[in-house]
Amino acid sequence: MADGLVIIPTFNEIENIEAIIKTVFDLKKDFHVLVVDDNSPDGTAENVEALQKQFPDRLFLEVRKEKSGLGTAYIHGFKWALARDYEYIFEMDADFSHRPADLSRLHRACLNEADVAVGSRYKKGVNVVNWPLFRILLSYGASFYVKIITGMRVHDPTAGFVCYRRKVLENIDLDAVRFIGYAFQIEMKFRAYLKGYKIEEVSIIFTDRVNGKSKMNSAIIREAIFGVIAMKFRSIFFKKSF
Ligand SMILES: Nc1nc2c(ncn2[C@@H]2O[C@H](COP(=O)(O)OP(=O)(O)O[C@H]3O[C@H](CO)[C@@H](O)[C@H](O)[C@@H]3O)[C@@H](O)[C@H]2O)c(=O)[nH]1
Repeated sequence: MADGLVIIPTFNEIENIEAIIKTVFDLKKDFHVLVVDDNSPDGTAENVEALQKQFPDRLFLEVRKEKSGLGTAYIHGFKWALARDYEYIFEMDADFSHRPADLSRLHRACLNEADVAVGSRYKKGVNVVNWPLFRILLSYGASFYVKIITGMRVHDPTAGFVCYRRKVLENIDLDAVRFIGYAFQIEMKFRAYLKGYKIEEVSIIFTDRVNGKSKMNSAIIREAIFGVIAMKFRSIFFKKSF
C-alpha cells in the first residue's frame, strides 16, 4: 500500500506537470499521484498519459470536460481516493509554489497527532517568496478576515498544501461543499474544524511559480469575501449540512 495519494489539480500546466510528478516520485516516500485535469488546451493531460507508461502503478489521471474550478477538481479527487484505500490524501499545486519535499513533513504531522496538516505560509511571519505585494496583502488579509468571521485559529486558511487523514474526508459531506475557487480551501478547513478535527500547521516557504500563469481572477476573490460570511451563517442556521 502507498504512503499516500497526492492530488494535483491542473489547468494549463504543461510547463510544470512532468517535473512536479517526477519530483514527487523521487522522494523517499512511496506516494501515488492523481492529476485532475480540466481538459487543458495546452496538452497537460496528454503529457500525463505519456508519463503513465513510465509509472503505470503510481500515476493516475482524471480528465474532466471543462474548466470547473479548483474546488470541484479536489472533490473529484477526494472521491476517487476514498473509493480506494489511501489513508493520507494530499493537496498540492502543480507549479512548485509548494515544495514537494515538504510533503513528508505534512505526512509526519498526520502520522503523529494531526487529522489535517496545513502547509502554512503565515505560521511564523510571512514566508512567501516572489509573490506580488498585491497577492501577499490579499492572502494575508483574507487570513485575518477568515479568523474573525469563523473563529477558526488557523494562520493560513486559504493554503492549498494540505494532508488529510482519510477519516476527515469520509466524515465531511463532500457533496455539500459549495465553494469552487480558492475559498474551497477555507471551507474544507472550516468543516474539519466544526467536526472537531485537529488541524496542525506546518510552516512552509511558498515560492511563486516560475512557469505558467496563476488562475486567480475577480470571481475567486468575490466568492471568498461574500462566501465566507454566508458560510458562517449557514453553519449556524443549517447545522445539519455541516
Ligand atoms: N483542474 C483544475 N485545476 C485548477 C483550476 N484552477 C486552478 N487549478 C490548479 O490549481 C493549482 C493552483 O492554482 P494557481 O492558479 O496556481 O493558484 P495561485 O494563484 O498560485 O494560488 C495559490 O494561493 C491560493 C490562495 O492562497 C491557494 O488557495 C491556492 O491553492 C494556491 O496555493 C494549479 O495546479 C492550477 O493548475 C481549475 O479550474 N481546474
